Amino acid sequence: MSDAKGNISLAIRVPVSSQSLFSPGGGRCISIPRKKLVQKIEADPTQTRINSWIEAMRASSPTRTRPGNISSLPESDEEDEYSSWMAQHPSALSKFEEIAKSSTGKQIVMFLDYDGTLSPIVENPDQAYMTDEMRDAVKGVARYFPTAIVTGRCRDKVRRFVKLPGIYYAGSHGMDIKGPSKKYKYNKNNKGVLFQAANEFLPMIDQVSKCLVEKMREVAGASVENNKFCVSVHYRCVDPKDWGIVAEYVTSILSEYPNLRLTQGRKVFEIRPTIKWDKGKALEFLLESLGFGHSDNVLPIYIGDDRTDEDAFKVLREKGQGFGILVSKVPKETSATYSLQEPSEVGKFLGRLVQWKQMSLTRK
Ligand SMILES: O=P(O)(O)OC[C@H]1O[C@H](O[C@H]2O[C@H](CO)[C@@H](O)[C@H](O)[C@H]2O)[C@H](O)[C@@H](O)[C@@H]1O
Repeated sequence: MSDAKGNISLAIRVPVSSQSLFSPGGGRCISIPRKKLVQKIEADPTQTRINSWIEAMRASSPTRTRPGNISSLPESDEEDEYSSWMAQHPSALSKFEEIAKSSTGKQIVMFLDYDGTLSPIVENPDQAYMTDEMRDAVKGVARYFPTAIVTGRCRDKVRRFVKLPGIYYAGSHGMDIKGPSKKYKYNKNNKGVLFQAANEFLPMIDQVSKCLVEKMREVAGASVENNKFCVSVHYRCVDPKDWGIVAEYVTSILSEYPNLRLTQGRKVFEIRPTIKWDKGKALEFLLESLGFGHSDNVLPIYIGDDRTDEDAFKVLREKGQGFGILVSKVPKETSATYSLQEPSEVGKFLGRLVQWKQMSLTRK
């Protein structure tokens, strides 16, 4: 479908009837008072279910930086673990020449996650600003290569953080994509892209978001972020002794919504539609939109720090095309090829790419 401005709008058909898109409670927020919830947790003698959530919550954002003394491993074992991980996922900065060489004769297409990649992780999600240096680096990259920001955030919100024209913004984990205007130098046939994969879920997401806001008021430090096609429940500032309450509320509310699923990011629960769409699908969609759907002349590079970015790393690995770069200071299971330690290194990598491109153009 295309609108008056020529934007292409696609809707993914999901196998659910519109009736089942609403909660059986007719949209009322389940009313479990906190006291009852605590009793429920305490009444479970093994607390297996909730403990496994708390375990996952702890693992969702490890704080250990370099080989150090926080884990239970002896220091030398940790160093071995780190070195062997780095051998498998070398620094994209130290392997820069190798990466640049592999792009010979190919168009680099750059995919960038936002939080933890372009901006540092901070306590208040509304203040996760990127630095001006980072903005310049992204602007530089976008001058030479088609560039997309792929994020769990709401598209408009990330656009306000990044503040750059001429790039693609894929919000809500890729479920909401908008491309640059019609005049786009990398795609002569560009008609402007607007892709929304989960429109039918909007009322339900809104409903669940309101309900979560109501319940999270009872947990000090918890906050809810409505990301349009998905919702984030943040527990970074919640006392760990209350994590069980957060998990219990979130899972109880979600049990009322069989068409929504729960995933975890860095000290955050992510609630999203059960449709088969993720950052990997968004990457494929964008390559296709740029005319590289079946092309060998393209080198997609995806940089991200979170579990949701693994879907994109996996697509690249399976395609045997381009590569993923994981931003992490600690060894993590990943399908990425290379690693960078933190957003400042991402900025350096983008800067080197721009310099290298400028040099190769002057040599011509
Ligand atoms: O796909 P991303 O761009 O990485 O977005 C994933 C989530 O990022 C944000 O939360 C994370 O960053 C916050 C700010 O630094 C931090 O406080 C929080 O603990 C992190 O989980 C964002 O607020 C979420 O909505 C995104 O889903």
